[in-house]
Amino acid sequence: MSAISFSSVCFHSAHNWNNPKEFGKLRKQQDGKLLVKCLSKSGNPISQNAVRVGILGASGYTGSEVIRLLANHPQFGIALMTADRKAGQPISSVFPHLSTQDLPDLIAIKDANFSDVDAVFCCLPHGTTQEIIKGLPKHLKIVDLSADFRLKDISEYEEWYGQPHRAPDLQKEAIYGLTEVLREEIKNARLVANPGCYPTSIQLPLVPLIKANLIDIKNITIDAKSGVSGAGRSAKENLLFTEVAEGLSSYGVTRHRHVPEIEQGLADVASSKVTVSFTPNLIPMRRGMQSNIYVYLAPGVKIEDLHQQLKLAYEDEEFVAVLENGVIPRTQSVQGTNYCLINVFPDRIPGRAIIISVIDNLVKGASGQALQNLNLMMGFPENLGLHYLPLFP
Ligand SMILES: NC(=O)C1=CN([C@@H]2O[C@H](COP(=O)(O)OP(=O)(O)OC[C@H]3O[C@@H](n4cnc5c(N)ncnc54)[C@H](OP(=O)(O)O)[C@@H]3O)[C@@H](O)[C@H]2O)C=CC1
Ligand SMILES: CC(=O)N[C@@H](CCC(=O)OP(=O)(O)O)C(=O)O
Repeated sequence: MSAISFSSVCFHSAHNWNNPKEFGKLRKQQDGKLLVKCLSKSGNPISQNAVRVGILGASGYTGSEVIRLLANHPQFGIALMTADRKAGQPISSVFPHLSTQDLPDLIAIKDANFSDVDAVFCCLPHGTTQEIIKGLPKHLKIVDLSADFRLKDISEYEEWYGQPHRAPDLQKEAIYGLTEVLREEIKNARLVANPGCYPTSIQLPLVPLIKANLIDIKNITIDAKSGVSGAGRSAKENLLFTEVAEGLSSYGVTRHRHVPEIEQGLADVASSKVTVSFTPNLIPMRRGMQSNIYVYLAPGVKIEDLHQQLKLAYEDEEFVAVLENGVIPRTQSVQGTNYCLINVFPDRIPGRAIIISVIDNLVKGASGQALQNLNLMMGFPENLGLHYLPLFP
């Protein structure tokens, strides 16, 4: 786990320069990718010094996104990957775009040996995750991407998720993983409940404004749009191309399960109850999310105060940017990246403002923020492995 110079170690290790496979490895070493491989004793692609990471649910969208991000991570190596129906398959048959990577085959969780694993990303459906995490060895650091440990009040979990909480003791230990807001708590956590994608895009702009008492906390309306990958990879009729293409559909109207998560996070900073009206919409794109948030200004507050407060709150943050006055955040600008772009606009109606926030649901809304959190939990700089710019245009 120490920060050794990979290139110097690598070029001191023995290589057969005439073997095309070895040469291939060396060529790839130029970008750092396979340097870990030449450090290994056994042919396992993980350096002795790497943090050994497991990905539970590696055959899903967020799991495969963790794999993509870890390809550029200098300290984490992938030790095991699990799947359910796809257990037993190589990752290349599930995700051909990953066939260039040297990765372990997918196995069932029951067959996984965690004794030499340091940390796991848990990329499993909510509902099943509590039981699975309950059964994991206690030495593991865990970042759970599901919703299973996000709500502190387990009766609220039961109300919104329709089933009793199955690991109430673990719930007490879980830290909510909105990195920019709870960084210090996350550093010392063993179990982090990574936020949902909508709650991330909504809380990042609202937390600083509520903290500074700049908006009315009883009058917040959110209209949000998500790309289809937000719903996961398993087949569902409403997610067929013919159902999703060339249209927009609202869902979960008045009762989406992210409402209590958003209200919980905002109430924590307001120190009183906050209510939001939230409507999510599915739009025909693969990834990306935009939240348009309509707020009333507190008495005496001007629109410039909101912009200034957001700028101030995020001036030292790498992954949250407040755009210049008048510039509209676009989902294209964050695709494939861990960034959240925010801006605030005066409404035509006096006393009101419109906030626009964009993220990539699979990165800042899931696997990117999860990696940011695991970096912190393992004592590394939180931006390791997260230096991706968007593809543009
Ligand atoms: N997609 C997104 O944008 C976001 C997702 N999340 C949350 O992250 C989690 C993962 O989401 P996502 O990757 O989209 O989901 P997917 O449906 O794409 O992937 C789910 C993964 O879990 C495995 N799995 C399913 N059921 C079981 C089970 N009973 N036991 C063990 N493994 C199982 C699947 O294996 P197999 O393929 O073999 O069936 C697959 O690897 C979810 O809780 C989701 O709500 C959070 C934020 C954003
Ligand atoms: C488009 C779509 O269906 N999106 C998902 C949210 C994805 C996310 O953040 O979810 P979790 O809370 O499950 O982790 C939904 O609305 O349920």
